[in-house]
Amino acid sequence: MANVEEVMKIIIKCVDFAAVKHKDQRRKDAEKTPYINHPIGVAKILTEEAGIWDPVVIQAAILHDTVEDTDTSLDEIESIFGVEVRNVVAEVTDDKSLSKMQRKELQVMNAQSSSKEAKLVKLADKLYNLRDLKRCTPEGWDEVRVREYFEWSGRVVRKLRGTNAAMEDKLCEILGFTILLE
Ligand SMILES: Nc1nc2c(ncn2[C@@H]2O[C@H](COP(=O)(O)OP(=O)(O)O)[C@@H](OP(=O)(O)OP(=O)(O)O)[C@H]2O)c(=O)[nH]1
Ligand SMILES: [Mn+2]
Repeated sequence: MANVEEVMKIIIKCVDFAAVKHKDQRRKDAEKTPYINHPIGVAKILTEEAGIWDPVVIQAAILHDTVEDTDTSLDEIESIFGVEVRNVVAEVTDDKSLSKMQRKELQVMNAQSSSKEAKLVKLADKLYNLRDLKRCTPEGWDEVRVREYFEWSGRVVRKLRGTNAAMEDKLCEILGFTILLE
């Protein structure tokens, strides 16, 4: 992707697309924060904290929950944002036809063999969600569910090590240093 104009246009197009797709979705906090705050925040972690400027990664971050949570298809993503973005979004999309336990185990199993681009989005997604969990407990979650989310995230993040030091250091701090040790 060549110039600033082109990059700006495609990023804004991407934010607009995700905002429309997630328009009726809310986070699970008491304030019912618009869901779009999450993908935008994930992209911001990548630019502000992880030093990532690859437009494919930033687009995939903005779009990362559209296929999983809305009527968006991967073909639709490819037709607008190209095959590279499609492939990263596909890698970070859970198969909702599987049980929750299978989905969670697959994330652990697939993390290490993911592409570098997908690993970056996964790290930023976990960092955002863990920070959000520290900020407040989602409606309907009890202590056990929160703890299990931390433990499971630790297992995923362990498999993503060696991808981005800045995000891994911050995840390590949130998860507790021991969880990242072998
Ligand atoms: N911490 C937090 N999470 C919220 C909130 N609202 C929605 N979520 C979403 O909930 C998901 C984590 O909850 P789980 O119990 O593991 O999954 P589930 O609700 O989809 O079954 C995350 O999905 P995800 O982004 O697809 O990531 P992943 O963790 O499933 O990989 C996260 O974005 C909130 O207020 N706080
Ligand atoms: Mn997410």
